[in-house]
Amino acid sequence: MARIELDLAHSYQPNPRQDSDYALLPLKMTFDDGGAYALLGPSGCGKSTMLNIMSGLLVPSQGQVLFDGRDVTRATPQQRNIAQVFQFPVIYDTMTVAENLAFPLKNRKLPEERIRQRVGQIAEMLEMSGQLGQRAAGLSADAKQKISLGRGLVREDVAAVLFDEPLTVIDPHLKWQLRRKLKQIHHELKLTLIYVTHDQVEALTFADQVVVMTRGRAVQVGTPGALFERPQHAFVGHFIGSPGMNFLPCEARAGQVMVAGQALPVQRSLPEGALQLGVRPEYLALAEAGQGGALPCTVARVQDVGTYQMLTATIGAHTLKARCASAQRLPAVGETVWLQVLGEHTCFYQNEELLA
Ligand SMILES: Nc1ncnc2c1ncn2[C@@H]1O[C@H](COP(=O)(O)OP(=O)(O)OP(=O)(O)O)[C@@H](O)[C@H]1O
Repeated sequence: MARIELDLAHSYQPNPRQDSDYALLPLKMTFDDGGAYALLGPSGCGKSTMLNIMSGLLVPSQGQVLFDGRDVTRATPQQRNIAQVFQFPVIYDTMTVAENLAFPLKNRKLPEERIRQRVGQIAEMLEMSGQLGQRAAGLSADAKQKISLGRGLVREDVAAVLFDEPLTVIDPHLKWQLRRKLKQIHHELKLTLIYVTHDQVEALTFADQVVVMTRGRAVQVGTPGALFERPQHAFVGHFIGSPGMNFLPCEARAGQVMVAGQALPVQRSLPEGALQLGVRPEYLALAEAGQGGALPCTVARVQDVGTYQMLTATIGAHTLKARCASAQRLPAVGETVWLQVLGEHTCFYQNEELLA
């Protein structure tokens, strides 16, 4: 396994002039040996570009890739000793499940006994022990993709295993199981795993560290908890959470913030000027009328989601969402509700970046 360091940028265009010409803007990033990482972001943000640069399928237009301090920028995936799992199964239909799993080990000329043990271990982890003798051709798409995952995980000597949206073809119920399984496998095998996805649930359940990307930039690298509690960039607030963070434009001035025409006292020292206040629906509590740090809003909608209620309220042109307990009595649509926008979980942003 290896510690992977990136110090690079990539443009698919020969003469990039502006930020939008780059698939990856200049970035520095380290993936620690044995870590479980996810690259998370919407379509086109640069995830596959970053993964392909790590695997050696793509040479960055600027900068370097280091594996354990060694420059591998121009080395092939084989030279880097990388295993990669793609969206669709890459297996040999004519071989059995066991032969497919053994293939990467046979190539490395491992002793037969060690191959048998390792194939058995991986098959057991993926709950495929009963299918080892079956020919891959007759299996379902799910089972074939499980073999692909197994082939990615079977070697112990790889620098890293890279997954590019590997659960896309998997049935939703099995997807949930496999995500948990991969996390467990990571703990058992201690391989460096890097997992690309646009699905936050997938990223947050699998990874210890999530790299959130937008428009060619990695805007935050953090634990699932950190991304939820302290989004370093407004995009992370929007993108993580369901629904994402509420944002209100505000103006900071002499110990107060002006929000939707109301002056609210703040304890924190904030730079004067235009800011954004961010508060997650989970932390937007109902308040008493006139309570400090609360705003009078109008109830627009109340949805009972079973385990909780989602309250949607407006203030001026702004909409706020609050996640409330299912037993909580909420005002009716059209009534006024006071919402506590200021509190310990409230974040302030300037030019999209979290203020310290
Ligand atoms: N081979 C290529 N030639 C030119 N532009 C490309 C190429 N591959 C990707 N791009 C562009 O680079 C940007 C980043 O693409 P990339 O595939 O890395 O994003 P992504 O986050 O993986 O998206 P997706 O989930 O849709 O694959 C996009 O604007 C994309 O159109």
